[in-house]
Amino acid sequence: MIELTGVSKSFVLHNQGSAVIPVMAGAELRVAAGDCVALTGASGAGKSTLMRMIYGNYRANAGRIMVGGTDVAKAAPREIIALRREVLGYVSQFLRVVPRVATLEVVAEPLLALGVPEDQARARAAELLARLNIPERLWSLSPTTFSGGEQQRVNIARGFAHDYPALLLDEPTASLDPTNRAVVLGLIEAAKARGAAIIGIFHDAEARAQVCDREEDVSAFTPQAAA
Ligand SMILES: Nc1ncnc2c1ncn2[C@@H]1O[C@H](COP(=O)(O)OP(=O)(O)OP(=O)(O)O)[C@@H](O)[C@H]1O
Repeated sequence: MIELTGVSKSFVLHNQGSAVIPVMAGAELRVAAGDCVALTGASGAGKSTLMRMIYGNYRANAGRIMVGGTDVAKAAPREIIALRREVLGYVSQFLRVVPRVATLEVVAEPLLALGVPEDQARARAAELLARLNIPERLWSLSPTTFSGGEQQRVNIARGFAHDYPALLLDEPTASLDPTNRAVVLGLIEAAKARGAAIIGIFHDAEARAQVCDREEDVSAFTPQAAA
């Protein structure tokens, strides 16, 4: 489902004399449907960079990044937008939303974008918010003023609203209490059971051990190590 071959990335710091910083060379990764792979490696090893390249936020300098039938490394912006709508979900660490949009709408939005009827989309959003213990009195409010953990749960509800065939999870349990952490791990397990291919960054080692089938240490792809 997700397959990376020979992926390299350098950053060019235009505001610092165009210094070139190579951060990744020859990255290889394969994640089958139903598998969860954890990206590991020390801080600065390139976990987030790799995830951002798969999501199409950073452009790879070389290599192939196949997600379903799309090569993200070469795809046009329009193809990446379609991929994100239909195939590839992403739960980032922090919620970024348009101000003044109600929480229920924020969570239902990925389904509405796919053409799911409004009542069905809202019912699914309500089910996820309830499961993630977001009190119903908050559903009509914008999540911008919510606590860190509440925002993270809204973000997770939104990321799991549609049954994406592939999912990227950046620290999905970072600011959660044990009860909600268990709910999120349950959602991840259910996504795997229905055949989602998942890549995650989990600093929570126990969570990683519970839901991930294997670990991929991205330090193996730092340019020095590859040389
Ligand atoms: N936009 C950018 N411009 C320049 N350098 C960047 C950029 N994004 C990441 N880097 C560099 O790439 C390297 C890898 O960073 P990245 O955030 O991917 O590491 P990480 O493994 O996710 O670290 P952490 O566990 O601390 O989040 C770092 O040296 C970082 O400074």
